[in-house]
Amino acid sequence: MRKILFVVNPVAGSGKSKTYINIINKRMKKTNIEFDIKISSSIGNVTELCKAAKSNGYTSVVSVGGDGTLFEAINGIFGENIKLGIIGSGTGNDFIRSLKIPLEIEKALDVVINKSTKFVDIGIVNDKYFLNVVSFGIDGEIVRLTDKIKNYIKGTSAYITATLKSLATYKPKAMSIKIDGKLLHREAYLVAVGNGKYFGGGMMVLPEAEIDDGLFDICIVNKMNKLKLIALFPSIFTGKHMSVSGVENYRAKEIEIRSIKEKLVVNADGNLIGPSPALIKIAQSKLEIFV
Ligand SMILES: Nc1ncnc2c1ncn2[C@@H]1O[C@H](COP(=O)(O)OP(=O)(O)OP(=O)(O)O)[C@@H](O)[C@H]1O
Repeated sequence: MRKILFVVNPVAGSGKSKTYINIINKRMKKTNIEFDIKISSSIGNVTELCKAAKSNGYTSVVSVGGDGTLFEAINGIFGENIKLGIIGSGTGNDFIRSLKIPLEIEKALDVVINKSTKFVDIGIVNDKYFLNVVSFGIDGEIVRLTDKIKNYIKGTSAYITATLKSLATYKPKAMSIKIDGKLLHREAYLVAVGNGKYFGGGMMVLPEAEIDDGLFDICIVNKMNKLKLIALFPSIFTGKHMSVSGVENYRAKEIEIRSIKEKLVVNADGNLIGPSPALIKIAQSKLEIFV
């Protein structure tokens, strides 16, 4: 017997998730599936609601929000034999781009109702699970600046302003990067390690990444002159950056990243989860997702 818990993050997508509550209610009442809708009350509450799902008899949890909501949801359900549904109502919705889950609410609900699933890899970074991309460097600075700028400029403009400012001022950082035991020393603007292809609201940072191949793809953007870096930036949206000199790519199961001089913020699925170092591994089991 199916029993689904919809967990809605009311602030995701600047409040878009809230407008989905009635639609979910109406559509689900037309099925014979038992369901509940819960609204998260604060940062961290999505994880708490999801952690209680198994003991409350739910067989599936549906994350209604963006990548941050998903990140919290998997940290509540992974390992509990609960299936995950995704209704993307965030700002970036980067993870679902790799899975081709529809963004339209009606179609996304059909995906959950129709029951077809796929097993995907889960990454572990330090003590957290992640689904999509862990990164270090300039993107963490962009997230930090965007949050600051959001207080006086709204939406995409805040993100673009933060990106331009970071591109102009950010200095590459000395790091040691261990990739399946092989040690590299680099001065880099960015290291991205992931399962999914997209981050930062549609940038195809890892164009060859496969969500279920048991491996991470890795992209390192090394020190280069600022003009070249600024020229490189738009090519990340199409994945063409991978063929530019100074950009390296690898595929591996275990990665350890240490910054040499200063602590770097670890960005896991768009959430700044604490300072480096970071040990990143693939989890032993996979997560079942409605697709
Ligand atoms: N009730 C709440 N109040 C404030 N923050 C919340 C609440 N519930 C969840 N959150 C936090 O909201 C943050 C933003 O959510 P989310 O990332 O899903 O939306 P988004 O930023 O619009 O989308 P995306 O990450 O896809 O761009 C998450 O990090 C989550 O921890």
